[in-house]
Amino acid sequence: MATFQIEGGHKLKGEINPQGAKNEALQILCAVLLTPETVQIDNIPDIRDVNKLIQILENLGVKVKKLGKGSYTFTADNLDLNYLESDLFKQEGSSLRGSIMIVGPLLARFGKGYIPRPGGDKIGRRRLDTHFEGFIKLGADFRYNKEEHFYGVDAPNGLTGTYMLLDQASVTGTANIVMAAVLAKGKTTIYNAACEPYLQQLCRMLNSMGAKIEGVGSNLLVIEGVESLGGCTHRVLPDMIEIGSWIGLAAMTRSEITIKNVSWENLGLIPETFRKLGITLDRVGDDIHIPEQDGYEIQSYIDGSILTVSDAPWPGFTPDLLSIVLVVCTQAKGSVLIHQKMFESRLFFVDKLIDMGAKIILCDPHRATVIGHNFESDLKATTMVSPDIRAGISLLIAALSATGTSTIQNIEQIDRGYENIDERLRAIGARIERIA
Ligand SMILES: CC(=O)N[C@H]1[C@@H](OP(=O)(O)OP(=O)(O)OC[C@H]2O[C@@H](n3ccc(=O)[nH]c3=O)[C@H](O)[C@@H]2O)O[C@H](CO)[C@@H](O)[C@@H]1O
Ligand SMILES: C=C(OP(=O)(O)O)C(=O)O
Repeated sequence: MATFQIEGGHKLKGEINPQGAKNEALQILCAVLLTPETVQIDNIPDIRDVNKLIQILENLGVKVKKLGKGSYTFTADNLDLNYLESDLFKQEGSSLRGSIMIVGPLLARFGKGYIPRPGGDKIGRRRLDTHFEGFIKLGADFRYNKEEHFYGVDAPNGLTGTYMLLDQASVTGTANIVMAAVLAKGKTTIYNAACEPYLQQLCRMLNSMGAKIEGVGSNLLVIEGVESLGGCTHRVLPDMIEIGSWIGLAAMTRSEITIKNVSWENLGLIPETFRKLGITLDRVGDDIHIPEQDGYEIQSYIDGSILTVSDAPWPGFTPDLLSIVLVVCTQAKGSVLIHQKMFESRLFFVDKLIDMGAKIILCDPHRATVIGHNFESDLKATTMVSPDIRAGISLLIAALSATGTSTIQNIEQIDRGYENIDERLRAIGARIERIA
């Protein structure tokens, strides 16, 4: 278990280039399985989860060539599907969430897709029903081995398009079903589809490979199946969750930071949500400039009642930034209710912040009230364990703003989604060391 040691209380200054989006990259990488032709992907982040998925693709027989930083080609022309039944796959496939999205493409192209229960953050129940209900509607046979937690779908005679109304707008579920439907016979209509920028990007990539998807960006996708797909070149968008994390970091350390090339049109409610916390952020071309601010005051609603920040499927506010919003609020002027509607165990990390002196009431597993210090009292350094990726980065932000030296253990959780975070933080003046 590696550890970060952080000397807090120092202002940071400089420019940050956001990495490519983790959750988009995981979808896009799975889509290379849909064609025997070569696919080039640029701006792939160098993070644990993505590298693990690339390893799984290689073990499946995909030819992977690195062209330069973040740029790869993938050729899935000669796959070894026996790997899907190996012990190695049971171990590798269960180590991240994104691996679930190999099932749709394999089912569509080869008539079978298997997966052990995927990993990812331990942030509450993470069911896969939406994925498999979708495959079943497309004509697949489903089986589940309860002892081994192993899921399987088979469609030896191919898939057939149909109408489906998803039980929830699942991000990876929609991606999986879309990747199956593009090669199904006839028309598939998916209503209550998730439409995060990750999915919009996936659909654009698939259309450039020859798929026929309409409704991209909405919750109603209409897909006309095609016989086969070809190669393409695709560039992954900047990571909106990383961008939000940098905004939170700048505010809480009262630092001037410029986040370069953020793709503003794909940030949805993220800038406005941070503005509601009183944080100034300016659009300069396609950059976000956050000036040094002595403090920030949380806005109330028009009727004077306390602000609630809650998550919702896109275009709502992403659940992956709520932990970061919460930590930022511990030093705001004013109070806020954080309502994490989607996940059941994502707010428990507030105990660590309370240890550091933050004023937080965990009302129930989904809701926490934060009463900001307005920088009248600093958080105190402490030793903590990173429970999940976003709690991890939130604790790191807290440690960078705190007085004294903090230790964060289990930083593999942070490395899952943040590229080279310690080096990039040091480049803007942070005092952070990685201890193996
Ligand atoms: C690899 C990847 O891409 N992971 C992301 C993906 O996970 P993932 O695709 O696993 O998450 P889902 O969208 O399936 O669902 C997330 C949670 O929200 C609940 N839910 C979802 C939709 C809905 O309309 N109502 C509802 O309550 C689900 O029951 C589940 O508990 O999307 C999540 C939700 O944005 C993000 O947190 C994850 O970072
Ligand atoms: C929950 C997350 O990731 P995953 O779905 O990969 O666990 C996240 O990125 O915040």
